[in-house]
Amino acid sequence: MTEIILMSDPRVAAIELRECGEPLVDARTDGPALLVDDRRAAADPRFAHLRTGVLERLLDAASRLPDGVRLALVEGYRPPELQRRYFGTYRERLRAEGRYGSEAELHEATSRYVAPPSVAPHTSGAAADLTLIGVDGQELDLGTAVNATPEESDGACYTAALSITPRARENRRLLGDVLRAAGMVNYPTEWWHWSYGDHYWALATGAPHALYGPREP
Ligand SMILES: C[C@@H](N)C(=O)N[C@H](C)C(=O)O
Ligand SMILES: [Zn+2]
Repeated sequence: MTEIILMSDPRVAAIELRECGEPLVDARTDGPALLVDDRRAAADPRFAHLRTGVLERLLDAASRLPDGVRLALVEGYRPPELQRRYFGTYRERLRAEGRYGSEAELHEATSRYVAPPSVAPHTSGAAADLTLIGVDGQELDLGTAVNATPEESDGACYTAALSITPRARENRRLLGDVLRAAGMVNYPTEWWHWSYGDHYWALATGAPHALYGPREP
């Protein structure tokens, strides 16, 4: 099994950032429409914003899907303040459950599900949480709900989890094939989380630096 590098790994933070200045665009209105699922709309009105290079890659990935299957964006841009809140809330939930001993262990465990704010790809418009939609307009079976935690899914949210059905594994394989072909990188603890141009992407691909840094709303 290949090593899973967590977002809290010092190698992620050590990646140099050279902000390229590409704008954030709204996937609902800019360029050819990408299917957008609005379940995260209440969390922040800019949830469908992405860097142009990320939107282009998602449209490329969507074009590679077989007829009748569509790619849907669940969440793109997330303001830094919201990321800090998500990280702190989830860390305190784990702390209250008493699962982890030291602060370092708690920080690492938190980063399985929420990125530390200093390297968080959603805050730069580099990450997209995605799912697949079938001909009937319903989500395909991908093994867990989008945003299922490692604790509540007993690890089934990990992209390579073997505890899910063969059909769900096949759907994850399809999602991964089209996104990787378009140049996106997965966070292996979350089958739905893909990115391009961020610290994690640069480490995973060997790119010399990250392209996109955090954006304030
Ligand atoms: C909170 C979860 N949906 C998520 O976005 N996790 C990734 C790792 C992140 O915070 O970037
Ligand atoms: Zn994500």
